[in-house]
Amino acid sequence: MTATDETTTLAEIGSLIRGARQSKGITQSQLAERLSTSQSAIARIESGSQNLSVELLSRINRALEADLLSIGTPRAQHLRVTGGHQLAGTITVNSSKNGAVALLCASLLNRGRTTLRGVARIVEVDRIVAVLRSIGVRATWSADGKDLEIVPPANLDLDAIDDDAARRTRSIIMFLGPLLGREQQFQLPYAGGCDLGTRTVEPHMVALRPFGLDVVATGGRYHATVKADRPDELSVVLTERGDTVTENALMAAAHHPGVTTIRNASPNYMVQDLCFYLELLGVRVEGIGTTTLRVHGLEDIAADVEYAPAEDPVEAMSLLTAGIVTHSEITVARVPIEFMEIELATLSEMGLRYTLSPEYPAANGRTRLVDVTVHPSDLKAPIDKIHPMPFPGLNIDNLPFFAVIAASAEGHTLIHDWVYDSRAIHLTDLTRLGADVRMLDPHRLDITGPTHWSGAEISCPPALRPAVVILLAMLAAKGTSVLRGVDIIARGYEQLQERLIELGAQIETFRD
Ligand SMILES: CC(=O)N[C@H]1[C@@H](OP(=O)(O)OP(=O)(O)OC[C@H]2O[C@@H](n3ccc(=O)[nH]c3=O)[C@H](O)[C@@H]2O)O[C@H](CO)[C@@H](O)[C@@H]1O
Ligand SMILES: C=C(OP(=O)(O)O)C(=O)O
Repeated sequence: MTATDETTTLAEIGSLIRGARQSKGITQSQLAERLSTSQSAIARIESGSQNLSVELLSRINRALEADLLSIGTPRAQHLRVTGGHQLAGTITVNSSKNGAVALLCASLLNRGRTTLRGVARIVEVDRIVAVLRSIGVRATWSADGKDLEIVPPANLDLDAIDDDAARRTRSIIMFLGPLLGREQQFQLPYAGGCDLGTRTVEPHMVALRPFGLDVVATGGRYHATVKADRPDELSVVLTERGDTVTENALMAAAHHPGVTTIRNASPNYMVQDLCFYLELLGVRVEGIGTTTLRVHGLEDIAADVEYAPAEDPVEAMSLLTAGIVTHSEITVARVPIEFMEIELATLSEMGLRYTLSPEYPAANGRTRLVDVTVHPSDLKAPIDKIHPMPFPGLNIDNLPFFAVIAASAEGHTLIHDWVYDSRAIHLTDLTRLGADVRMLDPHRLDITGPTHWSGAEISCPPALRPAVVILLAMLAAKGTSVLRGVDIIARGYEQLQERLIELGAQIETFRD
């Protein structure tokens, strides 16, 4: 290693330590105290001007309860599940991954301070936070680790972008909308994400063209240029009613000093979260919750605001499924009911018995919540196929949960995932646990139940929702199952295993 390489590495380690310390909400002096050293030594470590021994690094890891650096190959996490038991009690839905990532990207629009309250501590959020920090944004977690304060700098350092974190998430595509109001030329790494088959970014390019954006995708990067002159009144017609594409158009419109009409917009939950936040910034949005949005943008946005992202309907569906397939009575608290109505109506047709509490508002004051109690029920297959639709329709991310529910129900269910080319295939892993799942083609599954679930050892599918579906089936399966390589679950769920254990699930975590 050359002296320059070594300095760069120390600086990188220093900035990792600073990030972990700030995310714990502790000062340099407090960390110094935990390590029995001085505040100035911590300042030197964080600025990369002090050599570090492996011993000191592992003490810092322990002091920050972090896993900053591991030596050797990272050790995958596995779960041992002893299933076939009923669950009991109440479990609360967290705020959503998809709302959080949209809001994190939107915070780039605001020169003021954005405080997001009750952000889910999930890997997808960490990745976007890492990208934001790498370009100079100050992102600080509160001492209890729940709230995130974000302050962008006057000038972003886009050349320093954390490529690795950016490439691991698809949400990086949502930097286009806010950045085109700030920069005339910029580059972003290609978007990544779960293994669900090809997902086009073309609708984003079409949606952002009226704002003067031109993108050439080459060499693993989007090269963006923005034309300055554009009419005050803009009209955007989305070619797909996608969630992130609507968010991109909304963020571009928020910074366009005129009125933008967005047609064929998604009215889905994460889009609504974004609209509520934009309103706090002073951007007027007409038509929230509909497919036509009229956005009254602002040339300059500088407001200190606080917003609490709404509860996650997909987590709600995941938790309800845990109760359904284990024949348990559990209460899932804080379910955003507007985004679960079709799912519950479909489940009701299948024979699920459930009760709802009166509605109450979420912390954002806008989203309607209820507590849902599911009662042990003998399910039957629905008469019609189950298929998703853009909202208002059965949520595309909730569809995989119907595979394990259908396998628990009496009769044949046809599940049609027309959206993703290779999400359904991951659900065929349910056969390893005893389910009768036939793949008719890449988009259609014929599932025959009820299943006499039995334990098995399975490698975790490389896709978030199917991974959780397999875990939930293991809770239903008598005997011991092993789910290998479950790190992907943390991309979208905070402490899922631990929270299921609180309901009485028997799950042990281990590493090789
Ligand atoms: C960060 C985030 O918010 N991610 C969500 C968002 O991703 P996102 O908005 O990125 O979803 P995509 O744009 O990739 O759409 C998903 C797939 O649906 C297809 N498509 C979508 C809409 C449409 O009207 N017609 C159509 O064919 C797309 O071509 C693509 O193959 O929406 C997806 C669909 O709800 C969800 O699974 C993701 O969890
Ligand atoms: C497909 C999903 O999300 P993303 O858009 O982050 O890949 C998901 O949440 O299931």
